[in-house]
Amino acid sequence: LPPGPTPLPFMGNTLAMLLEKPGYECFRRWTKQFGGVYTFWMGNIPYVIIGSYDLLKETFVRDGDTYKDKYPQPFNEKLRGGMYGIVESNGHMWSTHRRFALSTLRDFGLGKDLMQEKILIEVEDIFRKYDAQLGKEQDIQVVLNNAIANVINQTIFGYRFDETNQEEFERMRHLVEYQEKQFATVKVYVEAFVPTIGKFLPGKSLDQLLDDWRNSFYTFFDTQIENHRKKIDFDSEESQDYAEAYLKEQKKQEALGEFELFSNTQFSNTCLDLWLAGVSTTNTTVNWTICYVLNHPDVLQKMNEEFDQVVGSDRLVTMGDKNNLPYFNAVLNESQRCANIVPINLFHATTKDTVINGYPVKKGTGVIAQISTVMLDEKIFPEPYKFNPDRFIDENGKPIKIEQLIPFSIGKRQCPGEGLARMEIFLFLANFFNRYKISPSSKVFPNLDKKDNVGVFPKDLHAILNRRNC
Ligand code: HEM
Repeated sequence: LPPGPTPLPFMGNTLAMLLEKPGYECFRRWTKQFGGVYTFWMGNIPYVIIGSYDLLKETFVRDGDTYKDKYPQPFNEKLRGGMYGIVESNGHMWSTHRRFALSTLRDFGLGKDLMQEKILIEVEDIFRKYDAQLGKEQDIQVVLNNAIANVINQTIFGYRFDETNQEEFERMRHLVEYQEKQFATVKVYVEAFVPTIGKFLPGKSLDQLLDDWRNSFYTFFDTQIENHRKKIDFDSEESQDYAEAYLKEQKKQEALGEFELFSNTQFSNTCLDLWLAGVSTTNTTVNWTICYVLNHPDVLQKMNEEFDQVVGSDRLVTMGDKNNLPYFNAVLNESQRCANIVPINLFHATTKDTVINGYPVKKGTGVIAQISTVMLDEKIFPEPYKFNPDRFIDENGKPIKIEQLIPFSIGKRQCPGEGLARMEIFLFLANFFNRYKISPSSKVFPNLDKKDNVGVFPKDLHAILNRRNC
């Protein structure tokens, strides 16, 4: 294996991630010390880390099939009942369901006006809620969170969380937060990767946490799936949502004698993936962007000037405005880069014996695309910790594309929700910033500190909103 930091007995290099929060610092340090490829030990399992963009292209992109498997993690299999879903499955199961998710998202209007229409309904709902509290201190996150959950739930199960079912939304919000907070503690982290030591640390065990959480989440999915099963019209050509499309495909497969590929277990696990991956990441990104902008009043002012010039009123901003808002797009790019919400990225495995940068690596070895190191590479992004949207704009105000900006990862597993996430981030934030004058809360200024947990979730975000254009 390629040389890397010296592992401790039992713990490997796990402690470095915990001591140098938010988690990506040690990888940056090791990339400087060992180069773009080195070995990192999580407990007693070695992972080859690829932390340079050129090597990621050479491996994850040009030789994508070799890097497309996931490394099986016992806690994940326990949660899911095996390697099910999209995020944690491999082989034919994975490729079939990734393709199915992508084509179903396309059928529901991704890349067309239909998805934009759905998101703009949420934007108007956000306006109604914020407008009702103008001039007062309000919780910015919860309203946006509701809207982002609505987009996903509408896509998967065909309905929104409005005033008639707020309790259900609160339950789901709590479950997503539970995952972000309870699973991001040192105890859980050590227990997941070094169970021999982690189980002796004080606090609720990983098993207990997983049980509580999985039961609540899967009960929600199973109920939705059953409701769909009761009312589905198998003869209708168009499906209203992902669940309906799945049930029709399941029936088709069963008629061909195939009962495993579109099983019920696979169904609820795919729902889990789309729900969690779709809500938590987008939400975190949107909230970090607001935090970064509020901490940089000069950026807010430049953004407002651009909105005044290009939009000039409080009409809805649409995807049609995107190309005319280069500075705002630069702010979104820079926010995704600085937020850097996936400090370690997901754990892949090689599908065959291979050679990485001259080192022979056996089939089934853990391998990680270290995207956060790439996005903090000072050769590409000078002064990498400085929030500076201007790095994405040339002297004529035209956008600069920097290919090393890879928050959605790279290769065969690159995020399939990227198109949807980009559309949501643009529409929610463009409309938010264009409509409101935002004054930070008098009590808690939006905090950019990422050192609380293992993970990079933003703190509470309260602010006072007033209209800009009236
Ligand atoms: C800002 C928002 C988002 C970010 C930053 C993000 C980032 C990522 C990253 C880094 C991965 C891991 C890729 C790898 O294994 O190398 C991933 C995978 C995934 N994401 Fe996203 N994501 C976002 C939004 C979404 C949305 C909206 C959805 C669903 C609609 C989604 C669904 C998934 C799924 C299903 C996978 C697993 C793909 C696979 O293993 O083939 N994500 N995402």
